[in-house]
Amino acid sequence: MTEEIANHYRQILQALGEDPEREGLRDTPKRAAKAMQFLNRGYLQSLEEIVNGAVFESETDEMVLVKDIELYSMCEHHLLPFIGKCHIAYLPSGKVLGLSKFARIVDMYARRMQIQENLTRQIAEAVLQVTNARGVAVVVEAKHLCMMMRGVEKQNSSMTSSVMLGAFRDNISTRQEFLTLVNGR
Ligand SMILES: Nc1nc2c(ncn2[C@@H]2O[C@H](COP(=O)(O)OP(=O)(O)OP(=O)(O)O)[C@@H](O)[C@H]2O)c(=O)[nH]1
Ligand SMILES: [Zn+2]
Repeated sequence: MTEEIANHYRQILQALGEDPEREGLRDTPKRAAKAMQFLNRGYLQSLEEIVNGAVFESETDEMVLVKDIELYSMCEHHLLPFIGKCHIAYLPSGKVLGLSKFARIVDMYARRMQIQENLTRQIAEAVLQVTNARGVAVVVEAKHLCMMMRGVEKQNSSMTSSVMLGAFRDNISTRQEFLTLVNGR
């Protein structure tokens, strides 16, 4: 697979007018192929595998918030990175999820070709699925290189997307508590 992707990169370099055999580029197709595979390794993971059974019984029913999980993803329109952070909250209902697993869930979906809105929803639905929580809220804030280094070339804009499930959708005060916690830095 790496070799196949590398061959395509070789052709892209050629089409761009480069000489893929010149010293500096000789290993580039293979490096680029490996990098692209790394950036898309989320396709090879499953929720069950990354959660690895780390769901624990607990009587807590208060909001849990995991803030500022950094993420690197790839815009599926331009194959350029978007970079930002994710905040996840949930209202446990008998079960809590191992702390690191929130970051693993973010990475599994971020390391695929994405648009930010779909990434946000996939993270929220995955957390709901593994915890069976009363509600899940996810906010993603990111900057898109496709808007910064090409196209409209806006350096300072960022995008915020959110998905509220269950109690976060139905109950205004729960949603408010979440937003206050996320914004209170
Ligand atoms: N909603 C959303 N749009 C995105 C995301 N990433 C990239 N885009 C947008 O996808 C759109 C693709 O628009 P097109 O007109 O088909 O492509 P383009 O000619 O390269 O567009 P420009 O970026 O405006 O130059 C652009 O508006 C991008 O800003 C994302 O995560 N979410
Ligand atoms: Zn893009």
